Amino acid sequence: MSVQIKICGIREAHALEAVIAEKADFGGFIFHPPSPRNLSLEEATALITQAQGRIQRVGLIVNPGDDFLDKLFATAKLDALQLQGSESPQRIAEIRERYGVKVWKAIAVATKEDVRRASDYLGSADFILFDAKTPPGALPGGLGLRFDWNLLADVNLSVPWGLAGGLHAQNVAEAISLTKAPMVDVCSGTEISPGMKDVDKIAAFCKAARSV
Ligand SMILES: O=C(O)c1ccccc1N[C@@H]1O[C@H](COP(=O)(O)O)[C@@H](O)[C@H]1O
Repeated sequence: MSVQIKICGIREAHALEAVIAEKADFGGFIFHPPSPRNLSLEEATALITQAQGRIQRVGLIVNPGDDFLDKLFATAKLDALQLQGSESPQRIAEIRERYGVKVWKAIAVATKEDVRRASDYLGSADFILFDAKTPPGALPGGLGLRFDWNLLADVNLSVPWGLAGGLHAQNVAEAISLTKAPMVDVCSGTEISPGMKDVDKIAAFCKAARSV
């Protein structure tokens, strides 16, 4: 089976069309005000409706409270939530149960110990995404930073998983070959500047990921 692809940080209708045209598996929509890719509920609802039945829609959020999630799920239909903060396994189980949505847990990786932390989420998360750990005080993702892919050499999880962090068209094939990641996730590697997607970069990324 070929690698699955998620293009994250979609903000514009034409970028979403490009992602769908390239047959990416997942489109990511970010709800995190400090991010240059942050969407209002109104903007997100328009994109999420445009995407319905055409691509799986993943909402990315950091340590969300129920107030925000109640509003989000009242207006937008998401296929999965990607949690990118310090959410505990208990909190993940609670969100899954309360909103009836698949929950992905992003694990920030710099060391082998970080990779091992993924096992804490088996039984609560539906999907594990290994992403690069970012510096204290910085955004918890979307900075184009990568980690040592060799750390994933013996990953063997009972849930699906993916690789993110600093991927782009020029390195994604090597990343897949080395890690055997079944899914790859990219944000800044498909942009010309933070938050501005580029259709050629989206196409090049998908082509390179499928070349392995
Ligand atoms: O992209 C963001 O702005 C972002 C903000 C807060 C948390 C996560 C974010 N992005 C996630 O990080 C990965 C990797 O990004 P990149 O490819 O290194 O730029 C991205 O795919 C999102 O899942």
